[in-house]
Amino acid sequence: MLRSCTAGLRSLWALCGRREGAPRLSTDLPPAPRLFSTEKVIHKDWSLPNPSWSKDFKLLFDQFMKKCEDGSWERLPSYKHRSTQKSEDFKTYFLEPKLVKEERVSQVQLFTRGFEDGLGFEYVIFSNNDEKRTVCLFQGGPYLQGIPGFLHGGAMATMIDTALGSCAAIPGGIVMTANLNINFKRPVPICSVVVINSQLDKLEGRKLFLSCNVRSVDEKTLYSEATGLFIKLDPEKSLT
Ligand SMILES: CCCCCCCCCCCCCCCC(=O)SCCNC(=O)CCNC(=O)[C@H](O)C(C)(C)COP(=O)(O)OP(=O)(O)OC[C@H]1O[C@@H](n2cnc3c(N)ncnc32)[C@H](O)[C@@H]1OP(=O)(O)O
Repeated sequence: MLRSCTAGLRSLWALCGRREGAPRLSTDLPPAPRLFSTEKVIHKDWSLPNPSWSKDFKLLFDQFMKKCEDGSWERLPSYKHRSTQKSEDFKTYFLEPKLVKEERVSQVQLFTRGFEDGLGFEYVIFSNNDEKRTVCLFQGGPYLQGIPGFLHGGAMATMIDTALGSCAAIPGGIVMTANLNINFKRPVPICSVVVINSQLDKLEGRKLFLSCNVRSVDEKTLYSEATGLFIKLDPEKSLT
Protein backbone atom coordinates (compact mmCIF):
# COMPACT_ATOMS: atom_id res chain seq x y z
CA MET A 1 0.00 0.00 0.00
CA LEU A 2 2.77 2.35 1.04
CA ARG A 3 4.72 1.92 -2.16
CA SER A 4 1.75 2.00 -4.51
CA CYS A 5 0.86 5.52 -3.46
CA THR A 6 4.05 7.25 -4.59
CA ALA A 7 2.36 9.61 -7.04
CA GLY A 8 -0.21 10.60 -4.44
CA LEU A 9 2.51 11.08 -1.89
CA ARG A 10 4.40 13.50 -4.09
CA SER A 11 1.32 15.68 -4.37
CA LEU A 12 0.67 15.20 -0.66
CA TRP A 13 4.09 16.50 0.15
CA ALA A 14 3.91 19.38 -2.24
CA LEU A 15 0.66 20.35 -0.59
CA CYS A 16 1.71 19.88 3.02
CA GLY A 17 3.80 22.99 2.62
CA ARG A 18 1.19 24.57 0.41
CA ARG A 19 0.98 28.30 -0.05
CA GLU A 20 -2.18 30.27 0.46
CA GLY A 21 -4.59 29.77 -2.41
CA ALA A 22 -3.17 26.38 -3.35
CA PRO A 23 -5.68 23.51 -3.58
CA ARG A 24 -6.53 21.80 -0.30
CA LEU A 25 -4.88 18.51 0.45
CA SER A 26 -8.02 16.41 0.73
CA THR A 27 -9.22 17.22 -2.77
CA ASP A 28 -5.89 16.40 -4.37
CA LEU A 29 -5.20 12.99 -2.90
CA PRO A 30 -6.14 9.61 -4.27
CA PRO A 31 -9.08 7.98 -2.46
CA ALA A 32 -7.93 6.87 0.98
CA PRO A 33 -8.47 3.28 2.06
CA ARG A 34 -10.27 3.27 5.41
CA LEU A 35 -8.24 1.77 8.23
CA PHE A 36 -10.45 2.97 11.07
CA SER A 37 -14.22 2.80 11.22
CA THR A 38 -15.62 6.06 12.53
CA GLU A 39 -19.15 5.69 11.23
CA LYS A 40 -20.91 5.01 14.54
CA VAL A 41 -19.09 7.75 16.43
CA ILE A 42 -20.52 11.14 17.33
CA HIS A 43 -17.97 13.72 16.26
CA LYS A 44 -17.89 16.05 19.23
CA ASP A 45 -15.36 18.84 19.16
CA TRP A 46 -13.62 18.54 22.54
CA SER A 47 -11.90 21.89 22.44
CA LEU A 48 -15.09 23.77 23.29
CA PRO A 49 -16.08 24.80 26.83
CA ASN A 50 -17.83 22.30 29.11
CA PRO A 51 -19.09 22.77 32.69
CA SER A 52 -15.76 21.59 34.16
CA TRP A 53 -13.93 24.61 32.77
CA SER A 54 -13.01 27.13 35.46
CA LYS A 55 -13.93 30.82 35.28
CA ASP A 56 -10.33 31.67 34.33
CA PHE A 57 -10.37 29.09 31.56
CA LYS A 58 -13.63 30.37 30.07
CA LEU A 59 -12.46 33.97 30.32
CA LEU A 60 -9.25 33.23 28.43
CA PHE A 61 -11.16 31.13 25.91
CA ASP A 62 -13.51 34.06 25.24
CA GLN A 63 -10.58 36.44 24.83
CA PHE A 64 -8.97 34.20 22.23
CA MET A 65 -12.26 33.62 20.42
CA LYS A 66 -12.46 37.42 20.08
CA LYS A 67 -8.98 37.40 18.54
CA CYS A 68 -10.23 34.86 16.01
CA GLU A 69 -12.80 37.27 14.65
CA ASP A 70 -10.37 39.12 12.35
CA GLY A 71 -8.86 35.85 11.11
CA SER A 72 -5.42 36.37 12.66
CA TRP A 73 -6.05 33.55 15.15
CA GLU A 74 -7.78 30.25 14.67
CA ARG A 75 -9.17 27.75 17.18
CA LEU A 76 -8.03 24.22 16.36
CA PRO A 77 -10.85 21.69 16.70
CA SER A 78 -10.05 18.46 18.52
CA TYR A 79 -11.74 15.09 18.19
CA LYS A 80 -11.56 11.92 20.20
CA HIS A 81 -12.15 9.59 17.27
CA ARG A 82 -12.58 11.61 14.12
CA SER A 83 -9.30 12.63 12.61
CA THR A 84 -8.06 15.83 11.17
CA GLN A 85 -7.07 15.69 7.51
CA LYS A 86 -3.41 15.47 8.56
CA SER A 87 -3.94 12.43 10.74
CA GLU A 88 -6.07 10.80 8.02
CA ASP A 89 -3.21 11.33 5.60
CA PHE A 90 -0.80 9.91 8.15
CA LYS A 91 -2.89 6.75 8.50
CA THR A 92 -3.25 6.44 4.76
CA TYR A 93 0.38 6.85 3.82
CA PHE A 94 2.44 5.79 6.82
CA LEU A 95 0.43 3.33 8.90
CA GLU A 96 0.56 -0.24 7.75
CA PRO A 97 -2.83 -1.91 8.33
CA LYS A 98 -1.23 -5.07 9.68
CA LEU A 99 0.11 -3.07 12.65
CA VAL A 100 -3.40 -2.37 13.91
CA LYS A 101 -5.20 -5.40 15.29
CA GLU A 102 -8.74 -5.60 13.92
CA GLU A 103 -10.37 -6.09 17.34
CA ARG A 104 -8.67 -2.94 18.66
CA VAL A 105 -9.69 -0.65 15.81
CA SER A 106 -12.98 0.46 17.38
CA GLN A 107 -11.17 1.39 20.61
CA VAL A 108 -8.68 3.74 19.03
CA GLN A 109 -8.92 7.28 20.32
CA LEU A 110 -6.74 10.32 20.91
CA PHE A 111 -4.74 9.85 24.13
CA THR A 112 -5.43 13.36 25.45
CA ARG A 113 -9.18 13.02 24.89
CA GLY A 114 -9.63 9.67 26.63
CA PHE A 115 -11.13 11.07 29.86
CA GLU A 116 -14.60 12.18 30.88
CA ASP A 117 -15.25 15.93 31.02
CA GLY A 118 -13.01 17.64 33.55
CA LEU A 119 -11.12 14.58 34.77
CA GLY A 120 -8.12 14.61 32.46
CA PHE A 121 -6.80 16.91 29.78
CA GLU A 122 -9.06 19.89 29.20
CA TYR A 123 -7.45 22.07 26.58
CA VAL A 124 -7.89 24.20 23.53
CA ILE A 125 -5.22 25.36 21.10
CA PHE A 126 -5.32 28.62 19.16
CA SER A 127 -2.91 29.15 16.29
CA ASN A 128 -1.55 32.22 14.63
CA ASN A 129 -0.31 30.93 11.32
CA ASP A 130 1.40 34.14 10.18
CA GLU A 131 3.42 34.36 13.38
CA LYS A 132 3.95 30.57 13.44
CA ARG A 133 2.91 30.26 17.04
CA THR A 134 0.21 28.69 19.12
CA VAL A 135 -1.33 29.28 22.51
CA CYS A 136 -2.66 26.29 24.40
CA LEU A 137 -5.00 26.81 27.37
CA PHE A 138 -4.81 23.75 29.58
CA GLN A 139 -6.61 22.67 32.74
CA GLY A 140 -5.25 19.40 34.13
CA GLY A 141 -7.95 17.43 35.94
CA PRO A 142 -7.81 15.23 39.08
CA TYR A 143 -6.91 12.04 37.20
CA LEU A 144 -3.62 13.64 36.18
CA GLN A 145 -2.17 13.93 39.68
CA GLY A 146 1.47 13.06 40.35
CA ILE A 147 2.85 14.34 43.67
CA PRO A 148 -0.27 14.94 45.83
CA GLY A 149 -1.93 18.19 44.87
CA PHE A 150 0.12 18.64 41.73
CA LEU A 151 -0.02 17.66 38.09
CA HIS A 152 2.01 14.62 36.98
CA GLY A 153 5.12 15.68 35.06
CA GLY A 154 4.26 13.19 32.33
CA ALA A 155 0.87 14.85 31.87
CA MET A 156 2.59 18.21 31.51
CA ALA A 157 5.05 16.67 29.05
CA THR A 158 2.13 15.29 27.05
CA MET A 159 0.53 18.70 26.78
CA ILE A 160 3.83 20.34 25.89
CA ASP A 161 4.35 17.75 23.15
CA THR A 162 0.80 18.34 21.91
CA ALA A 163 1.18 22.11 21.95
CA LEU A 164 4.58 22.06 20.22
CA GLY A 165 3.42 19.39 17.77
CA SER A 166 0.40 21.44 16.77
CA CYS A 167 2.62 24.46 16.25
CA ALA A 168 5.06 22.41 14.16
CA ALA A 169 2.22 21.00 12.07
CA ILE A 170 1.30 24.49 10.80
CA PRO A 171 4.32 24.81 8.50
CA GLY A 172 5.47 21.18 8.68
CA GLY A 173 2.31 19.23 7.83
CA ILE A 174 2.77 15.68 9.02
CA VAL A 175 5.44 15.77 11.72
CA MET A 176 6.67 13.58 14.55
CA THR A 177 8.51 14.44 17.73
CA ALA A 178 12.19 13.49 17.55
CA ASN A 179 13.38 15.27 20.66
CA LEU A 180 11.73 16.96 23.62
CA ASN A 181 13.58 18.76 26.44
CA ILE A 182 11.68 20.10 29.41
CA ASN A 183 12.82 22.10 32.41
CA PHE A 184 10.23 21.78 35.17
CA LYS A 185 10.64 24.94 37.25
CA ARG A 186 7.57 24.97 39.50
CA PRO A 187 4.95 22.26 40.11
CA VAL A 188 1.54 22.91 38.58
CA PRO A 189 -1.36 22.75 41.07
CA ILE A 190 -3.91 20.15 40.04
CA CYS A 191 -7.03 21.59 38.34
CA SER A 192 -5.36 24.96 37.74
CA VAL A 193 -5.23 26.57 34.31
CA VAL A 194 -1.93 27.17 32.56
CA VAL A 195 -1.03 28.84 29.29
CA ILE A 196 1.45 27.19 26.92
CA ASN A 197 2.99 29.63 24.45
CA SER A 198 4.74 27.83 21.59
CA GLN A 199 6.67 29.16 18.64
CA LEU A 200 8.64 27.94 15.67
CA ASP A 201 12.24 29.06 16.12
CA LYS A 202 13.93 27.53 13.09
CA LEU A 203 13.11 25.47 10.04
CA GLU A 204 16.01 23.52 8.56
CA GLY A 205 15.05 21.15 5.75
CA ARG A 206 12.69 18.61 7.38
CA LYS A 207 13.70 19.69 10.87
CA LEU A 208 11.51 22.07 12.85
CA PHE A 209 12.93 23.55 16.05
CA LEU A 210 10.36 24.85 18.49
CA SER A 211 10.21 26.21 22.00
CA CYS A 212 7.53 26.96 24.53
CA ASN A 213 6.91 28.15 28.04
CA VAL A 214 4.17 27.24 30.49
CA ARG A 215 2.86 30.00 32.69
CA SER A 216 0.06 30.73 35.10
CA VAL A 217 -2.91 32.73 33.82
CA ASP A 218 -1.62 35.89 35.53
CA GLU A 219 1.79 35.17 33.89
CA LYS A 220 3.54 35.56 37.27
CA THR A 221 4.57 31.91 37.58
CA LEU A 222 6.81 30.21 35.04
CA TYR A 223 6.09 26.49 35.45
CA SER A 224 8.13 25.01 32.63
CA GLU A 225 10.20 25.77 29.58
CA ALA A 226 10.76 23.34 26.76
CA THR A 227 12.29 22.89 23.35
CA GLY A 228 11.33 20.31 20.76
CA LEU A 229 12.64 18.98 17.49
CA PHE A 230 9.97 17.80 15.08
CA ILE A 231 10.68 16.02 11.81
CA LYS A 232 8.52 16.36 8.75
CA LEU A 233 8.00 12.78 7.63
CA ASP A 234 9.63 11.65 4.42
CA PRO A 235 7.11 9.93 2.13
CA GLU A 236 9.88 7.79 0.70
CA LYS A 237 10.68 6.27 4.11
CA SER A 238 8.72 3.66 6.00
CA LEU A 239 8.22 4.32 9.71
CA THR A 240 8.69 0.69 10.63
C1 LIG B 1 1.25 12.52 13.24
C2 LIG B 1 0.42 13.16 12.12
C3 LIG B 1 -0.90 13.62 12.55
C4 LIG B 1 -0.97 15.13 12.82
C5 LIG B 1 -2.28 15.42 13.44
C6 LIG B 1 -2.60 16.87 13.53
C7 LIG B 1 -1.75 17.62 14.50
C8 LIG B 1 -2.22 17.42 15.89
C9 LIG B 1 -1.09 17.67 16.77
C10 LIG B 1 -1.09 16.71 17.83
C11 LIG B 1 0.26 16.72 18.40
C12 LIG B 1 0.57 15.38 18.90
C13 LIG B 1 1.98 15.38 19.38
C14 LIG B 1 2.37 14.01 19.65
C15 LIG B 1 3.49 13.65 18.71
C16 LIG B 1 3.97 12.31 19.03
O1 LIG B 1 3.66 11.74 20.01
S1 LIG B 1 5.01 11.58 17.90
C17 LIG B 1 5.42 10.08 18.74
C18 LIG B 1 6.77 10.13 19.36
N1 LIG B 1 7.77 10.18 18.35
C19 LIG B 1 8.15 9.08 17.70
O2 LIG B 1 7.69 7.98 17.92
C20 LIG B 1 9.17 9.29 16.62
C21 LIG B 1 10.11 8.11 16.52
N2 LIG B 1 11.17 8.47 15.60
C22 LIG B 1 11.04 8.24 14.28
O3 LIG B 1 10.09 7.63 13.82
C23 LIG B 1 12.09 8.81 13.37
O4 LIG B 1 13.29 8.99 14.10
C24 LIG B 1 11.65 10.17 12.77
C25 LIG B 1 11.38 11.22 13.86
C26 LIG B 1 10.39 9.97 11.92
C27 LIG B 1 12.78 10.72 11.91
O5 LIG B 1 13.16 9.70 11.04
P1 LIG B 1 13.57 10.03 9.54
O6 LIG B 1 12.44 10.64 8.80
O7 LIG B 1 14.17 8.78 8.99
O8 LIG B 1 14.64 11.19 9.73
P2 LIG B 1 16.23 11.06 9.78
O9 LIG B 1 16.70 10.98 8.36
O10 LIG B 1 16.68 10.04 10.77
O11 LIG B 1 16.58 12.49 10.38
C28 LIG B 1 16.27 13.68 9.67
C29 LIG B 1 17.12 14.76 10.28
O12 LIG B 1 16.70 14.95 11.65
C30 LIG B 1 17.81 14.71 12.54
N3 LIG B 1 17.30 14.01 13.71
C31 LIG B 1 16.43 12.97 13.74
N4 LIG B 1 16.17 12.63 15.01
C32 LIG B 1 16.89 13.46 15.79
C33 LIG B 1 17.02 13.61 17.19
N5 LIG B 1 16.37 12.85 18.06
N6 LIG B 1 17.83 14.60 17.65
C34 LIG B 1 18.49 15.41 16.80
N7 LIG B 1 18.39 15.32 15.43
C35 LIG B 1 17.61 14.36 14.96
C36 LIG B 1 18.78 13.84 11.74
O13 LIG B 1 20.09 13.97 12.22
C37 LIG B 1 18.61 14.40 10.34
O14 LIG B 1 19.31 15.61 10.29
P3 LIG B 1 20.02 16.10 8.90
O15 LIG B 1 21.00 15.02 8.55
O16 LIG B 1 18.91 16.20 7.88
O17 LIG B 1 20.63 17.43 9.22
